[in-house]
Amino acid sequence: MALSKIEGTADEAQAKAWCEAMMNIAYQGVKPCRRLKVLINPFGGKGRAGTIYNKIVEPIFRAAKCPVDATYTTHGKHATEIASTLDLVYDALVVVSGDGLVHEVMNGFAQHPQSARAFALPVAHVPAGSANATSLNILGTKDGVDCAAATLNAIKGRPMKVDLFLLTQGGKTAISTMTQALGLMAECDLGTDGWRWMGELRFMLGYLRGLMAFRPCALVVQVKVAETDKARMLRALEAIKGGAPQGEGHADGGQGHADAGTHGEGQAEGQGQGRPWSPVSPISDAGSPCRTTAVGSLPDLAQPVNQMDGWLTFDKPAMYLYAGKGPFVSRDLMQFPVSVPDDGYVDIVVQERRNRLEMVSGIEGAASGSQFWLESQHYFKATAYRVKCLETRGYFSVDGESFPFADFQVEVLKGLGTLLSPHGHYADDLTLSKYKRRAAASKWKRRTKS
Ligand SMILES: Nc1ncnc2c1ncn2[C@@H]1O[C@H](COP(=O)(O)OP(=O)(O)OP(=O)(O)O)[C@@H](O)[C@H]1O
Repeated sequence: MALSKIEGTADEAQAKAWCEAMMNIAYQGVKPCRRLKVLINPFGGKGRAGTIYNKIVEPIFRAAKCPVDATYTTHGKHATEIASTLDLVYDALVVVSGDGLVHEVMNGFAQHPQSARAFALPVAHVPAGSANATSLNILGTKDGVDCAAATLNAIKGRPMKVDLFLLTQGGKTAISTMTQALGLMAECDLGTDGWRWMGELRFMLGYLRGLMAFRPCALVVQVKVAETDKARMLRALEAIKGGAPQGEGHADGGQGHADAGTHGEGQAEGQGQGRPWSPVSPISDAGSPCRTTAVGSLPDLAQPVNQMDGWLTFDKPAMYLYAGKGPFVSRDLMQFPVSVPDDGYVDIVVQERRNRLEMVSGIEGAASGSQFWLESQHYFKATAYRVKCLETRGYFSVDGESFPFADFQVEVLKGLGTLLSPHGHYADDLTLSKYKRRAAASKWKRRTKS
């Protein structure tokens, strides 16, 4: 980071006023010198999080005079343990890791005795894992892999509300922060864990390996659907981005939210204590990844949903199901190009099983979201969905973490999470590649007409 020295003559009052003006320009209403809790996962990605922290992140925090309390995670789920008992005195929690630690932190918040206050604590992600989708979505594909840019976001970003997902499986619940995947896409993540040393390349190699095998993903998906028309989804996204950016019309109003002091100050009235959902007794199965104490509003999984009640059933042969939020799941794949941080919907993609050629040709343009327009790629916006697995073995990935391969359901917890963001919306989406989008949209219309 370059430091500049400016020389001149001024009296003390003028110098003080000048310094204040400079700080206002630099921080634009954000509170300087945030007090930060930092979690570093030395195991994530290529195992470089410690080096990244020491060489890039910590010196920037020091220069910005941020008081930092840093902890290196020593085992899986350590971040959940820390977040579940965190003293809520910090202005933000920073994770130097992959997406797995963001997932663990949010699950820790769900178990916190003051979980609503914990969820209002803004989280910032410094990319030191494999996919780093959280950072890509917040900062874009260029800055999203730049640890210095991500560190500056921790110092100066504004709180942005994001939807989280409540996953119910086998009577247990967990928070998902990003994605749920079954079939090919789960296999190219969880099935390549031993290739961590490759970084994000492992996902592409896993995808190609999966295409060779071309295993079907036998499932029935039921969706509480809000939108199925792709062109309308895109128009809705454009309307949101064309209007007031979320950051401006947001709870923080661009000022006064967590930045005004500790994170608790900006939260909704009456949510300062306790949980934002009805509490149940803690589930004590320590071996299960589903251990939060939340319950949702959906009927029990065993209970059939009413077909007349806005639920849609998809049971065609599929290659994969990918559901979640945030345009990018890795730099190579913009899987949810029309997703919005806090619209209250989960974006669901079911890739119908066609032929290998179609799947291979879809790779080109996957990074700019053009797969969205594939006729074989069914895209739903929904408030909830449930999946019945028709096989007994397979991969089920939740935010890149391995979960039991069994029936599950997901519902949206609107705006429950808080991330720091410089933009107030996802940095990149389909609206940014307009030319490609128009070409693909007209192709899609021609296809669906014929
Ligand atoms: N000290 C540790 N030793 C072993 N595992 C750890 C340790 N600290 C955290 N973990 C585990 O590391 C796993 C991977 O973490 P992380 O998400 O940060 O990296 P990644 O999977 O490479 O990146 P991404 O999720 O972006 O693909 C998590 O399941 C977490 O529980």
